[in-house]
Amino acid sequence: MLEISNLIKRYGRDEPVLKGLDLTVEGNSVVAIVGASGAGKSTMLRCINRLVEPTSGSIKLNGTELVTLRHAELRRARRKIGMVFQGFNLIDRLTVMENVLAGRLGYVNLFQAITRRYPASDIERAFVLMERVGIAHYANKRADELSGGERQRVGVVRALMQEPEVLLADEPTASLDPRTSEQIMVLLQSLASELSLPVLINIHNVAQARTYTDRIVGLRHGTMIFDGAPSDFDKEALDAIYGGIEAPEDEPAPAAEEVSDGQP
Ligand SMILES: Nc1ncnc2c1ncn2[C@@H]1O[C@H](COP(=O)(O)OP(=O)(O)OP(=O)(O)O)[C@@H](O)[C@H]1O
Repeated sequence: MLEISNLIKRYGRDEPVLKGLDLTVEGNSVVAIVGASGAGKSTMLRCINRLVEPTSGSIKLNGTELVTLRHAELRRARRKIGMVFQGFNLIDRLTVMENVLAGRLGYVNLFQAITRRYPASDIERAFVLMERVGIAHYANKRADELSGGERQRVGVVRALMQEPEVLLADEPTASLDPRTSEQIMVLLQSLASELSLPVLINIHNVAQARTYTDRIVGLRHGTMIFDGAPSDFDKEALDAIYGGIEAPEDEPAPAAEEVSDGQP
């Protein structure tokens, strides 16, 4: 379980970007974080894995306070936080398998990491997960030979290799075509349920948030102004979050059952 309480983030002397957020997310819940550009979505995700230092507040992952951790303790806690990125963040010249195994870097020693000698159990787990998301046959291909959707599946598997207790996805579908992004959303939804993993997804596409998540959290200027079921995310909520700021992408998404996650 992820418990965020009174999270405040201020960059320098500017007005806070996050103004006292409270959010609790249980295992296997998929939560969309929506909001206009600059609302604080990325800052919130980055505070959770401490890529950004929270100014104050508390973030607990399964009871462990993350905000005060330092050095080795912080490194250990970060293993438990998987991250999926808009631009995939793969190493192009490495194979799919090598990219996937990079998810174990926090667990192996320096010698193993440098020589890329991962334990057999890691390689086995990599194959199981790659099979699950439909990329096992690409194991020895270079990452830059894959399509965007395939690359994002590599990104998802790499994050899962960490054996995370929470998965954070920062605009995971923004670089993908509509059909492929829907497949990635279905995949994240299925994995959350199969692995009992809470998943937080920053997303601009409101239609996809409505269709493929269990809960929508809406931010405006660093304040949570909506927290509810996708079915309750109506025009009023949309106006409150985006009104006067920008028009969100709101193409209708197909019914969830029409899109598979790419698995046979
Ligand atoms: N490193 C930084 N230093 C100073 N200000 C920052 C920094 N990172 C973000 N900000 C500011 O914090 C605010 C929130 O940014 P953030 O990236 O969290 O928003 P966002 O909702 O994720 O936006 P987008 O949808 O465009 O990614 C913005 O006003 C941004 O300019």
